[in-house]
Amino acid sequence: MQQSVDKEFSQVPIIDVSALVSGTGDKYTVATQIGQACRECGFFYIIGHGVDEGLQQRLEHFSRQFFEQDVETKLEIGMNVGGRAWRGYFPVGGELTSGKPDLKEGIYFGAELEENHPLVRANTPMHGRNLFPSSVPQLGKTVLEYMEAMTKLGHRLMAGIALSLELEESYFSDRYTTDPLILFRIFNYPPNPSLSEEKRQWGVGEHTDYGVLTILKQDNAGGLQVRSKSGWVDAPPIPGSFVCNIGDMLDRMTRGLYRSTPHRVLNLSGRDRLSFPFFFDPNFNVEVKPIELEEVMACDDKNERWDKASVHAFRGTYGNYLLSKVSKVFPELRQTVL
Ligand SMILES: O=C(O)CCC(=O)C(=O)O
Ligand SMILES: [Fe+2]
Repeated sequence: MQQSVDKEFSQVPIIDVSALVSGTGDKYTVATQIGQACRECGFFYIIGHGVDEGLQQRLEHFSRQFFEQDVETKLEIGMNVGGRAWRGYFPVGGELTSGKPDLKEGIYFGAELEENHPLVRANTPMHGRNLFPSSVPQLGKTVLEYMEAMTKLGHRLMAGIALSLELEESYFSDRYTTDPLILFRIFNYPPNPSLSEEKRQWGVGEHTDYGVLTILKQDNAGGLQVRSKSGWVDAPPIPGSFVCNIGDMLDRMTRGLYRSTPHRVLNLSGRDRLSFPFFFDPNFNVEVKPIELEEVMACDDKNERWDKASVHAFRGTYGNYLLSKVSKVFPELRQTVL
C-alpha cells in the first residue's frame, strides 16, 4: 500500500498526456505519472494536450490589447456590473490574497449561462452571463472557444486522475463534474516597481486553489513559484505546456494524499506578465466527500496547512466552501454574492 509521500521535489514534473487525451496509446502509464506528481508535488506540466496553438495565440493577443487600454475603458466591464455572476474586470489592487492587495489586474469569466438556465433562475452565485469588452470585440468569442477546449481537457485529466487512484475513469464525472463549475481568469501582472527584496510586491500572494483542478497557461515572463517542503521552486514557462495543479477539493477527497500545494507569483521580468488560469471545479451544489479507498482512508492529514485552515473539517457544498473563500478575496463583493 502506498502512503502519503513526504518526498521533496526540486522541480515540477512534465507529463506528456497525449495518450490520455487522444484515446490512443497507454493512458495507464500517463495516469501513473499523474498520480506520482499529485502525491509528491501537487503540480505538473502537461504537454501533448492537443489545445490549438492558434487559439492560444489569439487569446494572448486580444488579452494584451484589452489590458493596454486606459483603466476607464476597462472599467466599462467592471466587476460591480457583473453582480452575482461574479464576472468582469478588476483593476490593480482590487483583489486581495490573505488580506493584502495583489499586484495584478484581471478579468473574471465563467461558463456562459442563459437567464433561463436552472442555476441562474435559482439565483445561484457565480453563474450567469459573461461581461465581454466591446472595446476588443474578438476577445469574447476567443474566450468562449478557449473555455470549451479547456473544459474538454479538464474532463480528460480528471479521468486520468481517477485512473491514477485505480478508480473507474468516470469516478469524478459521475459524482462531481458532469456539470462542473467553470471559472476562467485572465490576469495581467505589471512589472514590479522595485527589485529590492523588502519592497517587492506579490503578483498573487501564497495561496492554494479551491476546486479540484487548475490548468494554467502562462506567457513567457515567468514568476510562478510552488512551495516544496524545503523552499520555493520556480515553475518557469515551458513552450507548448500548461501548468496543472490540484485544489483543496481533491486534497479533501483524498484526505491529503494528493496535495493542494501553495503557490504564488512574483513578476520580476520588468514587463507585463499575462496568465490564464482555468478552474475545473465540482458542481456548485454537491458535497465533496472522501473517496472510499483503503489508501485514502489510511491517510491522516496531520500536515499543518499554509493558512492553518483545514479543508477536511468544513461541512456543506462546494459552493458554500467557495463563497466563504471569495468573500475574503473581494470583500466589497460580499453583499452582492452572498
Ligand atoms: O498567474 C499565475 O501564474 C497563477 C495564478 C493563480 O495561482 C490563481 O489564479 O489561482
Ligand atoms: Fe492559484
